[in-house]
Amino acid sequence: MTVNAESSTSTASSWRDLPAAQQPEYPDSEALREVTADLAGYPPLVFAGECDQLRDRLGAVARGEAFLLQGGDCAEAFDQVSAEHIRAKLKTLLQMSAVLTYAAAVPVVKVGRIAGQYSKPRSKATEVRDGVELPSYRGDSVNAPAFTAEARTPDPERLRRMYHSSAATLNLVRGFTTGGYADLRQVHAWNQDFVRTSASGQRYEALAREIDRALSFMKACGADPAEFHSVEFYASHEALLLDYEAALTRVDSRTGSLYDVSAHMIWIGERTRQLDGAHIEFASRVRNPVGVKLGPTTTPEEALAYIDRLDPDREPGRLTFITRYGAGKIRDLLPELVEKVTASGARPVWVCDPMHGNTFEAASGHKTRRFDDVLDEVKGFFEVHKALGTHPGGIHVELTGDDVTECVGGGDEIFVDDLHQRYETACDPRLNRSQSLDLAFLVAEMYRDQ
Ligand SMILES: O=C[C@H](O)[C@H](O)COP(=O)(O)O
Ligand SMILES: C=C(OP(=O)(O)O)C(=O)O
Repeated sequence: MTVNAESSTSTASSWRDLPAAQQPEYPDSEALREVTADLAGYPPLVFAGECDQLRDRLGAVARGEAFLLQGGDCAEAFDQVSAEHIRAKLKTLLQMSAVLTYAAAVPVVKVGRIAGQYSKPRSKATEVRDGVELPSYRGDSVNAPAFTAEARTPDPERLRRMYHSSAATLNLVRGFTTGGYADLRQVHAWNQDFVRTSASGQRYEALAREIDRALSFMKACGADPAEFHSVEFYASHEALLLDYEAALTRVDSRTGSLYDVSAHMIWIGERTRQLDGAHIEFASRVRNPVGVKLGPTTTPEEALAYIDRLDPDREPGRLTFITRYGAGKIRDLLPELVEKVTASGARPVWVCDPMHGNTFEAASGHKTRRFDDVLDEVKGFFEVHKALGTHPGGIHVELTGDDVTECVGGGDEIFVDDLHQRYETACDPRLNRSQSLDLAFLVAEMYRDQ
């Protein structure tokens, strides 16, 4: 702690005086106090300097010099913290990034929805089955999915598991990204299990051969920079559970500023972005790069108010607006927002989340999304930015490296009748690996055409 510690501590807890939406109702507040006191003493999961570095990288995105790829699970689950699952997700993001970097010739800032994405806001506080009403499942950090009173009761001990699961995941991600696995010469290896079974895998393989040739050429010319041998990869999640995020908020000894050291980047969700609420207040107090999800009801005035609250110094890279309008609305609603924000002189990073505005329930009862709607929203996003001369800064997607059947469509088409085969998400439907690669190729084309 520094000399500023006392005032920083009160700054860090200013959110406590405000209404906080979507918080679990813990039956035992003393147990919550004990867990958060312990968490406050645990080592940070990320270093504040890394958050600054990501802010710089996002600054390049805001200036139109780079593209953000942010993706990962809708909800991570404790029982999926395994080398296999983490590697599959990372591999998918690395492949998407290789496609975007090579095919669109743009530096890609890679940020996972990973190592902390354990909490979910819900539309309804309770769920009713056969006349029985229980609290909704809110992610593994809060309760368990099984439909029993015991499983659905919020348990603060789960926050401790969230911390340890995040630490284990981040540790392996750091190992993979700096220890050789993410070396660009591995572009084929990431695809090995995939190339024979999927059209997108084959398309990727052709691109990987071109990358190989380019690498050999550069090496022959004497260029073999360190950037080819490891990647910068950052972790992000929705800052939903403020007791957890506050316990992981520390004063940076270098600068005296507060950082939420649970992740490099945090975002505030569509359901918790009230301007007079606790989440925006919390985000305004930390120096991490922050995102705000903006749905179709967002007014330009609200967007300008977020800028004043979260980015008063107009620092490129500090604030990311993640729009999630739905394919049917983006072309009508986004232009006015971007126009007014741009006219104000602010330069947030503009990112498209083409998932959350395009969810519907199939006749089978599965929540799903059509790949074509996802694609159409991204297209609309590019069209709007092209028309206004602003930078389409990136995409934010829910995806997995596993061959799940949760979203319909894509090159290796999933039909509505296939959904039951591998529907494994803990909450919302994710793109599988093939659909994710399809999306990367199509986004690269859109970016090039821009
Ligand atoms: O991921 C986003 C939300 O948590 C999710 O869409 C909420 O889902 P629900 O409408 O089923 O509660
Ligand atoms: C809940 C999420 O999204 P939104 O806040 O946009 O609904 C999410 O990204 O997990």
